[in-house]
Amino acid sequence: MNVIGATPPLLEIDAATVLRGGLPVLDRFSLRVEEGRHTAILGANGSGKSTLVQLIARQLYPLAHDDRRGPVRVFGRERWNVAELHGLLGIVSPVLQHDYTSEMPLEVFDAVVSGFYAARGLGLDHQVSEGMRERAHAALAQLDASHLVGRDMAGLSTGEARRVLIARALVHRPRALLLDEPCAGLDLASRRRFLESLRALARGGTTLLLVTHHVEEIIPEIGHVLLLKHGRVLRQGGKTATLTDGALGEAFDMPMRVTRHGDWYHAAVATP
Ligand SMILES: Nc1ncnc2c1ncn2[C@@H]1O[C@H](COP(=O)(O)OP(=O)(O)OP(=O)(O)O)[C@@H](O)[C@H]1O
Repeated sequence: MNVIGATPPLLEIDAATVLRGGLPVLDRFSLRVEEGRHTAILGANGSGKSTLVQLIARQLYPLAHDDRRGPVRVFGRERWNVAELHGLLGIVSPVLQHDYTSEMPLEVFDAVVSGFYAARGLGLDHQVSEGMRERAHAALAQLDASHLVGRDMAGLSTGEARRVLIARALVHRPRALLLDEPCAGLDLASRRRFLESLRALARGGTTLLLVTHHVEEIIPEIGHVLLLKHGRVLRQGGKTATLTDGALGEAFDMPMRVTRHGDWYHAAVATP
C-alpha cells in the first residue's frame, strides 16, 4: 500500500498469468519494483523473461482477474495509452529490433529521433526541434553509431541495429529503461561503453530493468536480482542472496560457480 503523495512503484504485478500457445508462460506471477531499484532478471531459456518485458511494455496482456482488476500497474496506473507509456520507458528488446529492421524502410536518424514520440519513424505531425536533433546526435555518438546515419535499419548488422535502438531508448531520457538482452550482438568495446553509460544513467536516477544471460553484465549499481524459473519467481533479493552457486544452479539446472570481483560478479558452469 502506498503512502499518499509518495511515488507509486514503477511496477506492481499481482498474480498475473500470461498464456502463449495456450500454455501459461507466466503463472500467477507477482512482482513489485520501486522506482530507483535497479533490477536484473535472470533465468534459463524459456523461463519467461521476454514475456515479462512484453507484459510490462503492454505488448502482451495477462488474463483478467475474476473481479476484472488488472494484474499489472506501471507507475501506479493500470490503464495506459501504449504510446504514452512508451514515452516514459526506454525499451530495447529483440521484438523491437525485429520490428525496426524487418518491415517498412526506416532511416537510422529517424529511428532515433522518433523515440521522442514513441513512434516507429517520423510522421507529418511530428515536429522535431533543434534540441531533439542535438540529443539524437548525442545519443548516437554515445553508442558510437553516428556513422550509421543515412542507412536503412534493415541493412544494418545485428550489433549496429542494437546500438541504434539503444540510442533511441535513451534519447528522450526515460524514467526507466526496460532492457531485454541489450548487449546481445554488441562487440566487446561497444558492450563496455554501453555498460558504462548504463552506470551513469542508473546513478542519474533512471531505473534499470535488465534482462540478461550474463552475470558479468550486472553493473554494480544494480542491487536487486530476480531469478525466474518456469514462469515463476524462483528467488529475488540482493546480489549476495541471489548470485550464489546454489541459486543459479537451481535456476539453470546445472552446477554453477559464482565469483565476485569487487562489485562485479561472474558465473560459469562448475567443472567437476
Ligand atoms: N509466440 C509464442 N507462442 C507460443 N509460445 C511462446 C511464444 N513466445 C514464447 N513462447 C513460449 O513462452 C515461454 C517463455 O518464453 P520467453 O521468450 O518469455 O522466455 P525467455 O526467458 O525470454 O527465453 P530466452 O532466454 O530463450 O530468450 C517459452 O516456453 C516459449 O516457448
